[in-house]
Amino acid sequence: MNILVIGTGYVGTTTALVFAEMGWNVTGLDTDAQKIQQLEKGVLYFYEPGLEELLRKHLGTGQIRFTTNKDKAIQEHEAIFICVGTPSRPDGGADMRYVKQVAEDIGQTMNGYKLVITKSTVPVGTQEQVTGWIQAVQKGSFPFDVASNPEFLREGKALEDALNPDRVIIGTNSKRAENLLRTLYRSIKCPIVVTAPRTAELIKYASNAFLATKISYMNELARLCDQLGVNIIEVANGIGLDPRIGTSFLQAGIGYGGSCFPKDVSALIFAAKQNHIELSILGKVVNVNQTQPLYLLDKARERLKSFANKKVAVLGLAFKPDTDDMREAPALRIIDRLLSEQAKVYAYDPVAKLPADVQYESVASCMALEDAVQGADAVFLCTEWPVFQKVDWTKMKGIMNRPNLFDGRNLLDSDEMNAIGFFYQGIGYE
Ligand SMILES: NC(=O)C1=CN([C@@H]2O[C@H](COP(=O)(O)OP(=O)(O)OC[C@H]3O[C@@H](n4cnc5c(N)ncnc54)[C@H](O)[C@@H]3O)[C@@H](O)[C@H]2O)C=CC1
Ligand SMILES: O=C(O)[C@H]1O[C@H](OP(=O)(O)OP(=O)(O)OC[C@H]2O[C@@H](n3ccc(=O)[nH]c3=O)[C@H](O)[C@@H]2O)[C@H](O)[C@@H](O)[C@@H]1O
Repeated sequence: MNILVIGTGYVGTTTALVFAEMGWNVTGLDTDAQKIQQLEKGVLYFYEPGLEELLRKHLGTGQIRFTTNKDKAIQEHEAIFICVGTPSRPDGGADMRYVKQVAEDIGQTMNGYKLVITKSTVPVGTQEQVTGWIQAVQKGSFPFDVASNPEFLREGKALEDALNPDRVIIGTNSKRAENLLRTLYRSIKCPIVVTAPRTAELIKYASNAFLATKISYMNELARLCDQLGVNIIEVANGIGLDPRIGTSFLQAGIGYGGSCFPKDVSALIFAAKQNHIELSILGKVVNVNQTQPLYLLDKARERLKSFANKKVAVLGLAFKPDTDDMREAPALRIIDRLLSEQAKVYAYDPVAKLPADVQYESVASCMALEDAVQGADAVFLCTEWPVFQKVDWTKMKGIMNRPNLFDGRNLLDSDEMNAIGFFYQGIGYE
């Protein structure tokens, strides 16, 4: 069975490469000719550890190829994964225009049986919608199935997650589709859950919203820890040892960002509202997350009195380490507020770049961490890049104007930083 992956972004490129690694012949299709040209040359246009090596390997083996020719691609492949974006609409719902476009492309062009698999994160009911969109434009009566197969990979660990998933969720009522998907995933060792399409679609949103809830819970608790003089990291360790709670996603900080948690939580709240249900807990999760970067700024303002004309170094821009993805990065909320309060902002990230927006024109983007820190009145650490732990902080203190360190990811050791002579403030941790 030949596999076509439509949309060669983070998920599409990873999906294509993982299936190539499993021995399938895969084609990646995108409307963005520039992306396709780069991928064809073996160049990954985004930062994701390990992916470029695999891309080059499978361009070499001939198991992967890329194209912008959608008609030919759709006709030549039986299994078609939809991996296009589903961004937020202004009302909070998921923007389904790209998925609809792909469904119509498939419907208009198909020339035989197609298994259409939605990997994009899509609202409950999308499997039925995609079926309808295909049927509405079909030129012949070719059979097809639409299945839901949500993706759970994390950026920065995309390959590891996609090659070793915790589970594969298959949402279908068709035995033919189930059998084909079981065949496609035959070399993956993990539980395969076959369920109704609507259930599969909700499992994806429920997972992301649950993880976001864990984070906001810890972030709110961290604010109490600051008042009580209790260390949130130790609290997280203590509760995480209970397997019912688990150790992961208990890290307090300046909040979650990225292309998924904010949009998926908001899409789930929107879908609930459409169904006259209020997901009130998730409303609070969003509220805590939106105020969390400001919480660290408030702490810093207490210390500095005012940000006006202060030199502030922002270390770490990406929404998390090991990615250059700046979508909904909490560092941007911090920078926006610092700029509005007339601070002089110097930014450094090992790989990520500030968006080329007019609002960031006054920010100095530094090539070296020292350049950002030199003469600073405060450092804000916004992404927990491991390399920041290896920095010679004694040296950094020496080159700063005032040794104020606001650690938005609780990355550094507070005792060590205090011993060096920093004023150190984390989140629920000092
Ligand atoms: N980024 C992530 O870590 C994860 C994302 N997801 C979900 O996967 C989906 C895709 O996410 P990303 O890969 O981050 O998006 P992305 O924005 O990086 O990539 C989407 C790609 O689709 C292409 N595209 C749009 N319309 C097209 C069309 N009609 N035909 C062909 N290509 C088209 C775009 O040019 C782009 O390259 C979203 O629904 C997202 O929520 C799920 C799990 C993880
Ligand atoms: O649907 C998606 O796109 C993906 O969304 C997340 O993956 P991702 O956004 O790549 O990154 P995470 O590692 O989940 O981190 C998200 C945000 O939460 C923050 N976070 C994470 C963990 C934690 O304990 N505390 C915390 O603040 C991170 O800094 C980051 O800003 C999910 O973890 C994936 O399972 C899912 O497939």
